[in-house]
Amino acid sequence: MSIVTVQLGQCGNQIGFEVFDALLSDSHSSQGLCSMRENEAYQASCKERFFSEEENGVPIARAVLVDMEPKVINQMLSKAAQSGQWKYGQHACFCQKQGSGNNWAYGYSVHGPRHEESIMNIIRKEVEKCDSFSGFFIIMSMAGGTGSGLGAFVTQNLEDQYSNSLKMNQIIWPYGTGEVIVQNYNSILTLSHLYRSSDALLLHENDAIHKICAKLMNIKQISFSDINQVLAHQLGSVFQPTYSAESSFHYRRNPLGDLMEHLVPHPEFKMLSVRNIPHMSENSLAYTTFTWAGLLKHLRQMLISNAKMEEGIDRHVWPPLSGLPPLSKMSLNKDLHFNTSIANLVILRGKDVQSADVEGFKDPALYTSWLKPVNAFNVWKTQRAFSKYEKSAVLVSNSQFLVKPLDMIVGKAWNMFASKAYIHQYTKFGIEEEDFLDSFTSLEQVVASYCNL
Ligand SMILES: Nc1nc2c(ncn2[C@@H]2O[C@H](COP(=O)(O)OP(=O)(O)OP(=O)(O)O)[C@@H](O)[C@H]2O)c(=O)[nH]1
Repeated sequence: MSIVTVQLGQCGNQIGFEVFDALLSDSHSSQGLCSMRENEAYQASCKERFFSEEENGVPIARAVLVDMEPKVINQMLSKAAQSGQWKYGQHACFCQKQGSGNNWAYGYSVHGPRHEESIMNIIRKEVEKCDSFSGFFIIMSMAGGTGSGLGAFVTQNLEDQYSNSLKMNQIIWPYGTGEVIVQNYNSILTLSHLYRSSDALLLHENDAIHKICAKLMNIKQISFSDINQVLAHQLGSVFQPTYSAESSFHYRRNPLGDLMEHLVPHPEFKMLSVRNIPHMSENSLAYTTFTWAGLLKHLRQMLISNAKMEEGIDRHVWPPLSGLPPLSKMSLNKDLHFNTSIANLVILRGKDVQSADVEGFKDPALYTSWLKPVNAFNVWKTQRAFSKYEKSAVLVSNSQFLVKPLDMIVGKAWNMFASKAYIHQYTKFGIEEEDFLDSFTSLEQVVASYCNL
């Protein structure tokens, strides 16, 4: 089944490009460590998911590019064409001359309704090209104006027009230091709207990926391109084909459906994170060997201590004793030491994958009391190696990982709102104080629900 990716705004378009590039490079990599037949099946499955029919032998991304300024889209079109490996469709873009000036209300209430028909038409044509359609993957930031405001508007339209298809939003959480004064307003409006219209929100924090680039990849001057490559690697390791069951050699057919079934058991909980291991520069990789036991031990500790990378994990965080609530459950003011999960999916790729033991993830203490590990934990194993790693593991998790940052963003936005700062910039485009209040209420509810796990 196929996924249609919708790339919105500068951030969404730049990340989208890296994702398609990573998917295609991996599927053509000579380091897959598997038989030719298996590799061909893997390539065919990746193509069915993310690329439509070829034009002169070049695969075309199943993507729609939307921005209110032409610059980034033009850059991405030519980068893809220059790769010689894949390209974007000729009629897959929609752009205008003027962005949203970091104003969510402008993206949502002005650009959205004004360009609704044209954008939805391009998306419909892309969906019609799929023989069998799995759903939408929507990439955007939550701090700007176009990706966040127009992205929320488009997602709502997709929910209205394709209510039976799945929608997963990939959202970029802004740097904590604050690049834009109103980023907290834009963020709460985005998250509260998407919580209503999307099936799952896959969240990546720019600060966390930045640290991975600095500490694990040893990059000195970190650019968005470096950050996006790390992100694309993480997403690729989730979305590339995986076997449908242990020991079977058939790839899963419904990528979004399977992810959602395992990871979103209740509509009140739809925030997902991705952690993967190993991550390192090519130079270090040449001198390192990995064992499944070592990788999985680290990944589990990253999960329970809520670390985004394997360096600097807090090794003193332990699961609570069965029957006793962890301290963190009692109050947000106490340090959130232990990260309780609703659902975890571990995806393992590479050599000797059948021997990997995932028992450590089946401990009931890792999960909320109302779900048994047998329902809350899943593992997908695939012999074919991913990217340049002989063995790699990725954990997609629905857990308390974002409770603190979310609570902080809601608090900061509330403080600004209480003094009515910058509100006029929103009300002048039709977003009323009432809309802000609704957003605060719904996100406070999300924070409370995750806190009570
Ligand atoms: N990871 C990552 N973050 C980005 C990138 N580009 C922008 N951002 C982040 O996205 C947020 C700003 O959103 P943009 O996507 O630039 O804005 P936009 O959606 O185009 O909206 P307008 O500029 O208001 O039209 C900030 O938090 C940036 O840190 C990127 O390529 N990668």
